Amino acid sequence: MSLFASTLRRAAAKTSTKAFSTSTSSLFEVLKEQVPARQEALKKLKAEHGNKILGEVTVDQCLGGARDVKCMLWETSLLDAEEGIRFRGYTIPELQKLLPTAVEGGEPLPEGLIWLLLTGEIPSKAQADSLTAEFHARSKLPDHVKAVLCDLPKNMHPMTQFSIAIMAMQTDSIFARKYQEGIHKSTYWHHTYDDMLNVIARIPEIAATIYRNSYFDECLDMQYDSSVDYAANFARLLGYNDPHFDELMRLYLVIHSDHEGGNASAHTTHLVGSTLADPYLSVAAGLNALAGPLHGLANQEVLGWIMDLDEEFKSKNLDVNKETITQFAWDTLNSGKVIPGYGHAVLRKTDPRYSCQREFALKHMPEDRLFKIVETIYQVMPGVLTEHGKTKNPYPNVDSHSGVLLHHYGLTQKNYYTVLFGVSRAMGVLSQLFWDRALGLPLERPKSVTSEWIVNHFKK
Ligand SMILES: CC(=O)SCCNC(=O)CCNC(=O)[C@H](O)C(C)(C)COP(=O)(O)OP(=O)(O)OC[C@H]1O[C@@H](n2cnc3c(N)ncnc32)[C@H](O)[C@@H]1OP(=O)(O)O
Ligand SMILES: O=C([O-])CC(=O)C(=O)O
Repeated sequence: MSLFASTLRRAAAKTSTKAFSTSTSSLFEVLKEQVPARQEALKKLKAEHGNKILGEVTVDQCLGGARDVKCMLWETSLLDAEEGIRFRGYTIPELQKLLPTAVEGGEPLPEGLIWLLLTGEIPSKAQADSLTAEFHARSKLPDHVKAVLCDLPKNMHPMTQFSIAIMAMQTDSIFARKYQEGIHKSTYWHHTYDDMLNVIARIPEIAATIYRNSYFDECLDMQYDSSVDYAANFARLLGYNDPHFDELMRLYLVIHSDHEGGNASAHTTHLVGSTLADPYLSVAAGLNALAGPLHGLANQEVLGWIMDLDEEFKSKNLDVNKETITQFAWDTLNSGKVIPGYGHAVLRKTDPRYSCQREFALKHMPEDRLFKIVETIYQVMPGVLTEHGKTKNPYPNVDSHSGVLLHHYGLTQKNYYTVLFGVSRAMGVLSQLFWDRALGLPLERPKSVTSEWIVNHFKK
């Protein structure tokens, strides 16, 4: 757990008679209790440390995408270059042990993860179930959103459709309506809370409508099942009814949710939200960032790369093995392209999200042909990229593995994969957006300079 998180916990414990939720408290009750304590803790942090230095910024960082510049508050998760992500202080293996599950010994429920991201506390199974019920109760899509989706060209990229649908749903933003009515800023978080839960509740049906409409020409007849958890219902909406796929969906939605604040989708959501644009506008902006090939879209690119590799050597009657993969990797690099699914802006070791997907594959589909190719790629690619000598991290990231798992269960439409990533990412970025408004974080506006300014600055 980060020092700041533990400071906040201690502050919460001091300022509240019942600082931690009992196993039956509702999410809103828990947060209502936490907000004043966390506001106080942030005030104290500013008073005690406000004018101290967190780091310096070099010209390289200014020109190089602000790597490692510490200039954003993000409470829900923290990334370590070697160890990978911790959600509110917990690693993925810890969450697999601690969070409530749908089946004995199974994968964690995304509802439990959302509770943790928002409150910093591991929920009871009853609390996770209460959140499942809350999402089902809030899930009804406005009719016009369905109509918009059904009218979009089927060949429009699924991420473009996703963003359009969320923008269309912005008509329902309670935050935007209340703001227009002239509410007091101390109440922003109440309306952000409602918008956040409504968006998370409704995006499975949006995402599934995009899938069914784009690939099966079915738009209106969705099989919503409120008797099961969030991920299993999402699987039903997509058209899947396999307990192992449900488990994959639970794991997938948990691990893709949050990756501290600096990644492009999180940062964009946070930036747009800082203008007091409502959660719908903010998360749609974040999804547009996720749709870039250097970010979330890399999962689509990875499966494409594997398929191209397979095709190339099949057509030459050659096996896909260490040698042929190495040759294909060099062809990719020599044609000025990146190896999708490898490298990372922060990580310097294998992404733990890759490792837990690998564990899932070893448990459920060890003989899958594409999984075996991914395993062989993992054996050779770090060596190839090290020899290439450019990337600071020659190891795989989360996107390197997700496609083959989905493909195994029949979800083979790779252009759709980033939508699944987006359903999960919305959980993380909206949880932080809730705290942005609850803590009263200001408009984000870093300083930019011209190259001329930099030259002149060093002449002085
Ligand atoms: C959910 C996620 O967003 S995870 C990331 C998903 N994206 C990918 O998998 C795409 C492939 N990977 C990459 O393009 C990069 O590693 C990124 C975008 C993820 C990180 O970028 P950076 O922080 O700039 O990486 P880094 O500092 O290591 O880059 C140095 C050089 O190595 C190159 N490099 C980095 N990764 C790779 C790679 N996988 N293949 C080939 N070259 C690479 C960069 O393009 C850069 O080249 P340049 O000097 O010619 O511009
Ligand atoms: O952290 C990053 O820059 C990219 C990433 O892995 C994510 O957003 O999940």
